[in-house]
Amino acid sequence: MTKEIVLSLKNVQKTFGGTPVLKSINLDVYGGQIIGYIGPNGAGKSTTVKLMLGLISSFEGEIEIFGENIKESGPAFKKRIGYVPENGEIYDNLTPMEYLSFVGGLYGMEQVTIEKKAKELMRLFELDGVLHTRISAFSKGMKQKLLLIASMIHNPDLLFLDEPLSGLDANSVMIVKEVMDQLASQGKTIFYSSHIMDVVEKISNRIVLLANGKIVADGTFEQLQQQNKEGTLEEIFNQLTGFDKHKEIACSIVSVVENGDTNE
Ligand SMILES: Nc1ncnc2c1ncn2[C@@H]1O[C@H](COP(=O)(O)OP(=O)(O)OP(=O)(O)O)[C@@H](O)[C@H]1O
Repeated sequence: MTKEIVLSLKNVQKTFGGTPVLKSINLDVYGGQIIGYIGPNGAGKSTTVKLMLGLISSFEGEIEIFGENIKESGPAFKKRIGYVPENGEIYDNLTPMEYLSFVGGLYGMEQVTIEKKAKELMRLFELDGVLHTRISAFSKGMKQKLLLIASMIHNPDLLFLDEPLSGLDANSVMIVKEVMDQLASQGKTIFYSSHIMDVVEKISNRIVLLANGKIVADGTFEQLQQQNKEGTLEEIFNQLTGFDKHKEIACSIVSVVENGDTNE
């Protein structure tokens, strides 16, 4: 049985103000995969995700989601997608129940189903006491949990998660990692962008490394280890992005902090 291609990027290019950010991205993602999408700051990870979500509409190349070219298809494919943005904007004046009703409504869910799932998911994330409290009173981790619930409430087939564990405590991290694992084993596809290398290493069954606007590595963690010097994903990341100066840079920073110059 051939696996379904859920997501396909062909020669995708994006420039901002004449500066190329993505320089020809080619990627086929299959159902049930957890893609760990990694790369240095500014490499273009969030831009890739925003293109796939249709949040940035002008780009070169083709993107197909569930077999449909997103430049030609209507918004229907978005009902099968969930998204946790890196800097999630939540309507702070709403309560979680109001917010989840709004989000669920956008996905075409019945109000009674939204309320049932919202109550249960809030309880499971230990937020049952604040279902009707204004989100403006929430801590960072509480907001992040709510963003996660909002991304999953409509049972999406494809999840885009941009730093989804940001601000979560260790227990909640364990739960979310396990949720990702179980969703993927049920055939859902997860596109997971993060800088936390040890989590990416453990959770992803395929790792894609973006550097200078190109994919410079694509494979399982074991394959990446074989292609590079053995090591942790953090070490492979350093090798592939040509970075070996962390000590010198740290020394310079400390020197500027203490003396006002780098003593170079
Ligand atoms: N709307 C925009 N207008 C102009 N430049 C942009 C815009 N969005 C992103 N960029 C630029 O595109 C590049 C890639 O940004 P992007 O946010 O995709 O990187 P990233 O890999 O997600 O980085 P990080 O790891 O820091 O989150 C950066 O140089 C950024 O300044």
